[in-house]
Amino acid sequence: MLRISNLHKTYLKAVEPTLRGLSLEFPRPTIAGLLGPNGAGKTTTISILCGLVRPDSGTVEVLGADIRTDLERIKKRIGVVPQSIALYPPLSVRENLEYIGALYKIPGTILQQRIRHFLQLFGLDHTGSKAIRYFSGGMKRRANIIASLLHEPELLVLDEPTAGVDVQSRNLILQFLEDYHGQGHSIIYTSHLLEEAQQLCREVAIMDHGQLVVQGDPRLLMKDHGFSSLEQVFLHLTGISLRD
Ligand SMILES: Nc1ncnc2c1ncn2[C@@H]1O[C@H](COP(=O)(O)OP(=O)(O)OP(=O)(O)O)[C@@H](O)[C@H]1O
Repeated sequence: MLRISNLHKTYLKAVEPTLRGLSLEFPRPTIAGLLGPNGAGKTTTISILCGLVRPDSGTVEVLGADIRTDLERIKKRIGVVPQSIALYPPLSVRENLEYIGALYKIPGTILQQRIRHFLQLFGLDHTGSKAIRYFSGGMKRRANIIASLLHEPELLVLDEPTAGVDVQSRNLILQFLEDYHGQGHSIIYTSHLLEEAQQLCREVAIMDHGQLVVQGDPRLLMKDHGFSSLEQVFLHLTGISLRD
């Protein structure tokens, strides 16, 4: 599903490299968590596999295809939910989704069906013509997720999808991710909420300073390291020093 090998990235004018030979692999369809302290390189990694950032060297295979040669094909098969809200604030959620659906060239009737389905699934069917700028944080996050789903991606990549949302929205989002995976899709997500990742993820990769620290089934990692929570494993392996 995802294979990253010896990935390097130093941003223009940056003092230090962001990725320093990152290698990790999620071979099968899964719900995977990409975890790490601030600045570990999670967003950069996700941005590379979506084609938003170019690596300096290394290889990345997404759904069996190489990002260097097959990026356009990969983009059609993945959905990306960025950390920031990627919707037009003055437009309603429906207008935003119609615009995005048109970009993907989804035929009108199918697009309308999907918009109806997802608005209902994410509890936004009552929002009518209200502009996104008047949405609550949780509503914006849910709308942001729908925007990545209209073309029915095989792999959904989410950057901190539950950051800053209330318990109800988080519960709905996590239940959706479970169900989406249950329908045979893969999910890669980043989060600082380790209890959440422990419950949701079948596999996690913990990274720090642009490299892989450890990866595996969270339950096995806890067992192997003799801890009762993924957070304890994380602190044990990445240390307690601040990253700023
Ligand atoms: N466009 C950029 N130009 C220069 N440096 C960047 C750029 N994007 C990220 N960086 C730097 O790369 C490092 C890793 O950033 P990245 O956002 O990938 O980490 P992260 O693990 O997602 O962090 P966080 O948990 O804080 O979101 C940071 O030091 C950041 O300042």
